[in-house]
Amino acid sequence: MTEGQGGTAVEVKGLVKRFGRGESLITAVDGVDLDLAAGSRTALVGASGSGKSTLLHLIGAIEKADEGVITVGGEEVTALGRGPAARYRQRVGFVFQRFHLLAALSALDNVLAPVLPRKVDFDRAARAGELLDAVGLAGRHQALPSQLSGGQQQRVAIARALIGRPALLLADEPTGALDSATGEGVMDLIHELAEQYGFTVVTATHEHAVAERAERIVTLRDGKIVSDVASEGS
Ligand SMILES: Nc1ncnc2c1ncn2[C@@H]1O[C@H](COP(=O)(O)OP(=O)(O)OP(=O)(O)O)[C@@H](O)[C@H]1O
Repeated sequence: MTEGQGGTAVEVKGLVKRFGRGESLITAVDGVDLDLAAGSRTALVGASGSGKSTLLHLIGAIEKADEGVITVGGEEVTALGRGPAARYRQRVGFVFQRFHLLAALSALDNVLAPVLPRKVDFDRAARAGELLDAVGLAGRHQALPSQLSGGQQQRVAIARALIGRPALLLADEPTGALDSATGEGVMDLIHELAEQYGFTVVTATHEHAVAERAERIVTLRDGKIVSDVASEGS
């Protein structure tokens, strides 16, 4: 199998996340159970405020759950303290709606940035170059973000998310800032890379055509799973 060992399984049991207190208490994730197979490609859909981003943040250990257990590749993410959670996050790839590239750095240096302070067992520059080629940016390694289109900037962000060889990629509205054709191309690219490099993908999206590109579509409403189906495209 490829470098992400074919991706990692994700198990979510009884997950609850609340924000605020008293009258302003919101249960953003309300008793979610979800099992994702290693190497699977899942879309999370649902209206604005249904809890998609919060669920991704909990799986990625960006937020801490109030109740429930998340296990990723056999590791209990919900039990991790600050240091281990930070190390876990380094092993997860994140892609966001906004690309969050550093404006003063070239595409190549943006991709390299996450691993520069870290000890890694691969040639950083060679891998960054290979990833930029893999996302279709051969020949644009030295371009600044301002010299790239939105779709190209998101491709740089995808390469950056993959530099640490994640077994899990969490994408939060990765196509939200792109026109539909470009966005669908970006989603196809993420899934092609998942196959090539071997990682599990979970994507929050409100775009039907983007969700259909996953194998499985999980719908949230008010923090609860209300539907879980194979996509028609799969
Ligand atoms: N940091 C926070 N503080 C307070 N409330 C929050 C916070 N983050 C999320 N929420 C609330 O939790 C609920 C779920 O939000 P979440 O962002 O997960 O939904 P979403 O489905 O991703 O929405 P969207 O599609 O608009 O991004 C919403 O009611 C939101 O207002």
